Amino acid sequence: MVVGFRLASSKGGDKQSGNGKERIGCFEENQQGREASPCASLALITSDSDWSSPEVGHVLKQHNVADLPLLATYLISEANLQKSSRWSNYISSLPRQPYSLLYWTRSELDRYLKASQIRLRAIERIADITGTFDDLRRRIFSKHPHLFPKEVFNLVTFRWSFGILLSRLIYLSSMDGKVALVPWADMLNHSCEVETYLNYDKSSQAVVFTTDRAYQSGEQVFISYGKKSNAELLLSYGFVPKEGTNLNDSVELPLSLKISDKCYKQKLKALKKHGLSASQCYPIQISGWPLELMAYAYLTVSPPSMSKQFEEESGSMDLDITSQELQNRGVFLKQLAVDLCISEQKILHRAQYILKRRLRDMRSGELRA
Ligand SMILES: C[S@@+](CC[C@H](N)C(=O)[O-])C[C@H]1O[C@@H](n2cnc3c(N)ncnc32)[C@H](O)[C@@H]1O
Repeated sequence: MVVGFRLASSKGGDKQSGNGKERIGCFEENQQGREASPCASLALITSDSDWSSPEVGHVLKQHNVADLPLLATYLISEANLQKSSRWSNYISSLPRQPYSLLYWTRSELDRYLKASQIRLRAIERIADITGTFDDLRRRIFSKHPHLFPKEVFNLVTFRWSFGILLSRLIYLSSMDGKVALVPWADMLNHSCEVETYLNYDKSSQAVVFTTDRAYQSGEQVFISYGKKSNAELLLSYGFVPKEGTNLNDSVELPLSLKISDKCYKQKLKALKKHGLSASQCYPIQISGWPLELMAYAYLTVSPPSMSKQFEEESGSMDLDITSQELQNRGVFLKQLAVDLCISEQKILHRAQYILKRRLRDMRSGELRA
């Protein structure tokens, strides 16, 4: 079955539905490839979209603002226009507080995600957004206060718009990798068990996806947000899939060459020859890890007696809770952190178990690098 979201410019578009969820399958091809239901009027929001306040868009483009901050400003500008924006129905359906780690406070991140590497990524992402906003404010907003009033364009609205973009932007490979908000198509939830991706189909001028199985009427249709780890899903989308369902879950394992290693220089030379450095990160999954990780590990632990082979080897908690609302939030965030850390811990335990056995084999000379 093919489900599509037709663009406004395409033939046969009808009026936009007030309720995106009901209209998600805006056209459907049946087995004979014929359209079975009418199309919804839809368009994409990209960095090329027309601004309802053209002057605002013009100033940003004059300053060559990059796509993501441009889209973030676009969303704020359109949201501020309310009913006079062509996106008013869509924008009013967006969450007021997108689910993502952007909305966790520093102390929530520090307490709940102490055990996960994603804590640092979230802190970096929050700092990047603050930095991007400060840069725009300094270079552009402060110079045109009539176009960018502080009450509208501020850090709070930027955090909201970045939260929306990072949890809803769709990567359209067939449009040269353009990223777009696709109103109503972005109502689709993620499942780790499907390999179904939204993309732009040039022939039908629609954003479409093909389901990988038949769905019963009334059944929820899922798409994939990509092969992401649980930590990445929590970072951008604010949820952790049910335990054991995400085959793409992984934990980054940082490895590095010890400066105290007697063969440090030789080993580093061998690594550099293969485009590697003294510290590398490799993803480990419950099902195993990349061969490159083993090659790197063998090299770093190899004794000086193996120096001739170096070049070959390298090729291969509790928060203060005062209100019921905070208490619920605390319980919810803690549960997300527990779900994430359980899956990451499982991956690490399994990897540790296998590595210990391999190390034992290596020591007893049974394993050849
Ligand atoms: C692109 S939106 C999907 C539509 C969203 N459900 C809505 O109604 O606006 C992404 C957000 O949906 C939620 N979501 C998507 N897939 C999910 C899943 N499998 N489990 C829990 N939440 C999910 C998350 O809050 C995520 O940030």
